[in-house]
Amino acid sequence: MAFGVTVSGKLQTRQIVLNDTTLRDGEQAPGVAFTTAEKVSIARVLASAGITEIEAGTPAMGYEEVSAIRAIVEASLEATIIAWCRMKRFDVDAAIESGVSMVNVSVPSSDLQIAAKLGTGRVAALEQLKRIVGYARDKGLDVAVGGEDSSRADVSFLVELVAAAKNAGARRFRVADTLSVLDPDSAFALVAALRATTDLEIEFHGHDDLGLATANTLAAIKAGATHASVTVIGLGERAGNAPLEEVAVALEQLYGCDTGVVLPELENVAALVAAAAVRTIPLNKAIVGEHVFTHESGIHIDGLLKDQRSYQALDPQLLGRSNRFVIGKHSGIAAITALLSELQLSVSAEESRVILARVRKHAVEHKGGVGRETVMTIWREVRERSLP
Ligand SMILES: CC(=O)SCCNC(=O)CCNC(=O)[C@H](O)C(C)(C)COP(=O)(O)OP(=O)(O)OC[C@H]1O[C@@H](n2cnc3c(N)ncnc32)[C@H](O)[C@@H]1OP(=O)(O)O
Ligand SMILES: O=C(O)CCC(=O)C(=O)O
Repeated sequence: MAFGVTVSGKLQTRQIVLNDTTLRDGEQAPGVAFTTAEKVSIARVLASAGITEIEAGTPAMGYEEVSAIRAIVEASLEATIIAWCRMKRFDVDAAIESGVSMVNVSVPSSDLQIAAKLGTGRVAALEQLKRIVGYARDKGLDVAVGGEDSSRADVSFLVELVAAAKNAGARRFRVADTLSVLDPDSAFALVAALRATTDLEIEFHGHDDLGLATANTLAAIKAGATHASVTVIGLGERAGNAPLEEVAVALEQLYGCDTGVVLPELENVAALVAAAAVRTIPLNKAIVGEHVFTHESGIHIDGLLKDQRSYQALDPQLLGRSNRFVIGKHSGIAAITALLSELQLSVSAEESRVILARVRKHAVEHKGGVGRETVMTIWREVRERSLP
């Protein structure tokens, strides 16, 4: 497909920057509240994992948050630390107090949000944005403009916002799909439309209410976004954000695109964030779930034993992980035979069929995999019974 080839080719040569907002949007997930020590530890592991931009919090929240962001800045990590601000001098002043070098100044961009939240209209929002971006630039800060609710905004107004952001000295415009109203086609179209009008950096910020955050983020990148907002395990408002681990691995796996992320670190990063957020990582969570390289089905294990490529597209070694086989209700003879051979236990064809039947019964009765010890016990009992 010519289109796919062209796009993939372009992506391979493009540097995509992931802006990790676990410490800002991630922490906005209901009930999540990091301590300063947790925030600093998370920032450290993110930087060690090759993340070069960290949106660390909202300084307007007050002294504790400013101190936490300052502690991250003082850790002198190899990453740009960014603070989230409203279009208010108060927020920018608090960001300066936190010591960051870059702020994301957020502007509600849909008519609905401008009217409901600010009680004004487009002209007033534009003027307020210019004033605050100018103020932040005068204070020596790098500025990204966050277009909140961009996906429900009038595109011609977004174009005006982008131009105003640039004229006021911003380096980036963030296209936020705040309420998950985009699909990959519309995400592509929106970013492509803005890309055609500006040379500013464009960041895509996707939410996952429809489970499309990663797909939308990839589409936005294909359309020319240079940056993507991500959070570890997709932590964030409501259903969360595009997960760091999914976006980083998909960019490398599908497009050969280097984000600088150290992929084998992702599991540790996910574990640290999950613990601090008091969230459980689902076993089947893409990339970092405990079971994503674990196989039980007989046909799959038979295929993997014959040629790994038959049931493996994503190499677990890329993530510092390995395949694991479990014995269970869906096992076949090949899996049983391979395990017994590994345990140096001989078995006849008839015995292996009897063992498999016992394994299945055990799995159903106990609702789970069948451990090695149990398989050995079953083997012993079957053997004893088949002795003359
Ligand atoms: C889609 C997103 O993720 S947006 C980011 C959401 N993040 C957060 O809310 C972070 C946590 N928030 C907080 O701690 C508090 O809401 C604070 C400190 C930011 C503000 O607290 P308060 O002063 O008590 O205001 P409150 O939360 O009640 O209302 C928000 C105010 O911000 C204003 N506001 C919202 N967005 C913007 C914006 N982009 N620019 C300017 N003002 C804004 C609202 O109009 C409202 O102003 P009002 O009080 O004059 O009506
Ligand atoms: O305005 C922004 O920077 C984006 C804020 C956000 O988190 C969102 O819109 O989902």
